[in-house]
Amino acid sequence: MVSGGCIVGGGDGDAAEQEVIAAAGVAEEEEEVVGQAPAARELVVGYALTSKKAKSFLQPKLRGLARKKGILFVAIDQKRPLSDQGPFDIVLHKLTGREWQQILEEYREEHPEVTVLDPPGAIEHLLNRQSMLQEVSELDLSDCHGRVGVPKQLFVNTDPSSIPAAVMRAGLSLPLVAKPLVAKSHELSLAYDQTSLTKLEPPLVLQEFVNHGGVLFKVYIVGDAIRVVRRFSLPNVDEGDLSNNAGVFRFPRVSCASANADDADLDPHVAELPPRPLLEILARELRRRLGLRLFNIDMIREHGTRDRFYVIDMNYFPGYGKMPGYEHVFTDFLLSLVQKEYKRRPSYSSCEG
Ligand SMILES: Nc1ncnc2c1ncn2[C@@H]1O[C@H](COP(=O)(O)OP(=O)(O)OP(=O)(O)O)[C@@H](O)[C@H]1O
Ligand SMILES: O=P(O)(O)O[C@H]1[C@H](O)[C@@H](O)[C@H](OP(=O)(O)O)[C@@H](OP(=O)(O)O)[C@H]1O
Ligand SMILES: [Mg+2]
Ligand SMILES: [Mg+2]
Repeated sequence: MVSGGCIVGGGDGDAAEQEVIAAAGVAEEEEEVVGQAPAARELVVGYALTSKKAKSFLQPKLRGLARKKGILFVAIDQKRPLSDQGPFDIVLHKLTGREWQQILEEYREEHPEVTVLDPPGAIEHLLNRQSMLQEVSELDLSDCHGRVGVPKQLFVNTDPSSIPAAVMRAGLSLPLVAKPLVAKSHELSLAYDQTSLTKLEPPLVLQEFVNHGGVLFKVYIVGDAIRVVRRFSLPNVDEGDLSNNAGVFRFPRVSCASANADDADLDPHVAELPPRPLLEILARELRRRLGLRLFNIDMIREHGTRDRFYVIDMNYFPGYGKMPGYEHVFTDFLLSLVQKEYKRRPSYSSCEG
């Protein structure tokens, strides 16, 4: 953990970064010997990300600004014990699998001084589309400058031939969006009629399609910071579409393919962002209830209403590289974590007096 003073600039590239960490270790030992105030050193952030994610997240503009602010990103080698690496102040990760979860849990126990973003147990909630929106549905945000809910949905893990009856019993209306239970799978489809429901492949979550004028709000959360962007989304479905269409329409990775709609010439009723106070309360409550600091919320406004919103998806450690100004938001967030930690330390309090 950063032990005092300001935070200064660091190395360039992964190999160089590892060297800087070693140098920082030596400097610390020397400080203890002479008993002086600890010298400034870098904030070391270990990251365990897929190469695709590392590329989209660790863009040169983030690395560059981080370096200026004294933050060093160091790749974690998954083949070596975590405790032999670093030492880290913060660990950022987005890898799945039981084995990795276990490694992180053990590391958290052994190294309570390291901030792991985020705890694997908390992330688990968002990895499954059945549990993902549970907290949102339990929130009562009826008097917060708008209403936020979850579309009616049903978890299905039965023989596909029994899906139409299950849908009827649950009172869901067509069309339905069929989403694989596992959130990392993005093979979504839209089912227009009863018969096509039998062609779906459980386990999945069926969600009522909510008309929203073809615009979606991506609400990015980074600790206490919130940023919202507009994205193009699926167009409204009307009665005519329902009677003229049958079957299952697949739309894999639709949200990735859809362009940013912030500069588009949109109907202002559709484009108006959700009210800030509503987003503040929603983000605060979800952060607290889920125990997460890095996630996003996909929100839509029911077409024809001003204040009726639905959360349709949440993602852990989403594509922050697409969030405008993410390099500033993220570096400020990382620094704020160590500042909070530093203030909690007893040695700090005694110096204060
Ligand atoms: N209930 C719904 N009503 C209307 N449109 C929906 C609904 N659910 C999903 N969509 C549309 O389908 C898209 C993909 O759905 P969703 O966000 O659940 O999938 P995803 O693959 O998890 O996306 P991401 O890439 O954000 O993780 C949404 O961005 C939206 O355009
Ligand atoms: O920022 P939004 O539009 O929400 O989309 C993200 C998805 O939700 C994430 O699941 C993607 O991350 P992974 O590829 O690590 O799952 C993430 O991939 P990226 O970080 O490589 O861009 C994005 O596709
Ligand atoms: Mg989504
Ligand atoms: Mg998602």
